[in-house]
Amino acid sequence: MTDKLVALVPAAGIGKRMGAGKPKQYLQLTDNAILGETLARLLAMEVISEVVVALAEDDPYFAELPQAQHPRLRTVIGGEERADSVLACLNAVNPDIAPWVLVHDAARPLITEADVNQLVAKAKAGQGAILALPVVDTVKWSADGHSIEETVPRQHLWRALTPQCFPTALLRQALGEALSEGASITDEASAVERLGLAVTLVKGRSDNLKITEPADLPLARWLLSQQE
Ligand SMILES: Nc1ccn([C@@H]2O[C@H](COP(=O)(O)OP(=O)(O)OP(=O)(O)O)[C@@H](O)[C@H]2O)c(=O)n1
Ligand SMILES: C[C@](O)(CO)[C@H](O)COP(=O)(O)O
Repeated sequence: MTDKLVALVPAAGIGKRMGAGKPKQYLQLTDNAILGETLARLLAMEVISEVVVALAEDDPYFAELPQAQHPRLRTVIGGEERADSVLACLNAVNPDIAPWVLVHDAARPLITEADVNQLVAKAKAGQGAILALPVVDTVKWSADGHSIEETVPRQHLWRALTPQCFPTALLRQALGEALSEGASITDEASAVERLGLAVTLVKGRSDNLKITEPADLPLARWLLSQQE
């Protein structure tokens, strides 16, 4: 029997940078909200057996999504930061039944099955992997956000995307330790890196956008129309 791969979706953020009247994951993308589109894609993937979604405690919107009652979907209450929400999802997964998890932002609805399959294969060949993209722009360092201190060589720089795929028990240990030590953790790999383990970079697609600011929403709709 193939091991179960569970997708964990942190969706408990408030979308401050989007500045909409509701958390950005509930903004309309197509005929579905951003989170609904992300969940529909993950649930349709062969490799994913179950999806665990972290929601804000008083979330009034989730129940309205077409995927809300899906039999292979469970919800948990998220936390203060993204990493707390991911840990809440992890605590709902039995590592003996699902030895590997895939963490994916609710705000990245353009994820493709081909990218997920490539990521999972590379992750399982080692200790975990993430989708990422090499930095293509010239990079500047500024202390005050106004003037440039220096130009940073970009040769070794990558932008981390999601999904990120790790052994369930390892990721729970890594995130638990990092959070209890007060580390700032903005993705799963950074928690695993702290343990001195090698995480594999898998080149992803540039349209795997994290919808963050208002201009990202029409861009995501257009990218979606190009994928279909
Ligand atoms: N306490 C939090 C914070 C974020 N997230 C989720 O983590 C993902 C990536 O975070 P981001 O895109 O930064 O979303 P927000 O935190 O909502 O945005 P902002 O930083 O602008 O408030 C999102 O799917 C978001 O819902 C979460 O589950 N729990
Ligand atoms: C995990 C992530 O999507 C990788 O790019 C990102 O770090 C999460 O975004 P946040 O703004 O730091 O929550």
